[in-house]
Amino acid sequence: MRKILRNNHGNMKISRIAYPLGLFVCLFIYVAYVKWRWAFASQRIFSITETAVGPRNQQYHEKLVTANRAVFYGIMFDAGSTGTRIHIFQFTQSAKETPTLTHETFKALKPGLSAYADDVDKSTQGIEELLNVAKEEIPFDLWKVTPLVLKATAGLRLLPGEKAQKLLQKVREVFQASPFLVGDDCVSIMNGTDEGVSAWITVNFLTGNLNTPGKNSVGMLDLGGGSTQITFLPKIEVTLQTSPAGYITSFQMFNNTYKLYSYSYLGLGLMSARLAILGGVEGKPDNELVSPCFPSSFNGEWEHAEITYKISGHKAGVHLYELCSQRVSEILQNKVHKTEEVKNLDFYAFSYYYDLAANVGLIDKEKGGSLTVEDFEIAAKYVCRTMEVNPQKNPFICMDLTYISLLLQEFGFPKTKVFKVGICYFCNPDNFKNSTMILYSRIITTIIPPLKSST
Ligand SMILES: O=c1[nH]cnc2c1ncn2[C@@H]1O[C@H](COP(=O)(O)OP(=O)(O)O)[C@@H](O)[C@H]1O
Ligand SMILES: [Ca+2]
Repeated sequence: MRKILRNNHGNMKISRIAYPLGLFVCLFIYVAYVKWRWAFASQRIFSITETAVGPRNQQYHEKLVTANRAVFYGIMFDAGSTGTRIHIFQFTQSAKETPTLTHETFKALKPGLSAYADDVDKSTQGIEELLNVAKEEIPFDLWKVTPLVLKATAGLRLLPGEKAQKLLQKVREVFQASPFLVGDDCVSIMNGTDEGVSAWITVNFLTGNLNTPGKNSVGMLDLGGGSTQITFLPKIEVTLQTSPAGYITSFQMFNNTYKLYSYSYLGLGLMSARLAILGGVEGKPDNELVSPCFPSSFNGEWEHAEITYKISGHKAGVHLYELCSQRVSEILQNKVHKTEEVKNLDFYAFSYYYDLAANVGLIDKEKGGSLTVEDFEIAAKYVCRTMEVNPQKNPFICMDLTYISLLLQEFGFPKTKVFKVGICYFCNPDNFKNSTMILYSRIITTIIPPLKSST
């Protein structure tokens, strides 16, 4: 469990230049709100300056009211395949001005919701625990006007429909019994394209590419636990013409029509890929999963979605990298659509791309950085080849790095291709972290209604 937090005086714990960025993002959110007329910030929410508050935020709220500023909240649950996270957003608004994001509370619980597929009653405890965080953070009198939504991603997409619906229904019941504002569609599975597109909007907004004529957009790569997304704005017609059905999505924003290439590969998130590489089956603990990606003497256990798998290395543990990459290539064979155009566009990579690169020191944990596909490959080769004599704390590191390097090549990226990982280069390198990107992506996710897809 982790809690990223910020003080109680309206300062998000993102760095100084990122803060004004937040204001811009909020302006964007507001325009999006007006444009799509979504119920997130209803009239009621914008006129709550006079309401009384609970003890916890009393002081801050009084300050705001004195300054004639309204404060309102939104609660978003991100039900990812590896964990459930609550984001409590606090916005403030001066009279007739646009609202600004002034505070965020974040808490995450593991495992993800899908781990409770066979015992849905067990899922409620974690949800209630996270809702209690919201009750502590949000003044009592604002509870009933605070919208509450949950968006589930790959974990629930991977479950049989009936099991996923049962879980969603359980969460819906917990939400409906809560004091917050819930609609009929407060709990849903987000489709993979919307997940990719909302992250693309976020990164391009934060990098200043949206609404700046002549500025090129950047592509977005997200590697989650259960699925992975690639999204970019094609500049050449041939990409639009030759992409398979379901890969091109059109949507309108700021009076522009965007035709994006966006695809979410279900089952190719890092944790799902690990299981596939090991030859295991989701939900079924086999006797023992043996892999050439572990050192020959390795024996251990791996917990994935509430199931503990026995894992071990191949007895003839030589040429670990070669054997491991062969196995990973088998898993990736004919799964991923390649485009020529990705070679020529700038890309930002997030989530496990960031985690892995930071773990092996390819980038600075705090600052992020730039690296090439080859950097991942060299790190994979080094780790795999030295693992026999120099065992790693994380036994999956050879497999994960090999997977990332081959996945990127399957997308069509040459080995020399440079990526920006979890950091914003248009501004001070200290300012744009993986978590900042994810934060805004979550906000935008709650605001954008399902995007219309077309090919
Ligand atoms: O709020 C967040 N802050 C930072 N990283 C996050 C946050 N939410 C998810 N992640 C990253 O997402 C990855 C896990 O993906 P997730 O569990 O969301 O799977 P999914 O997207 O395939 O459903 C990890 O790399 C984790 O660090
Ligand atoms: Ca995710």
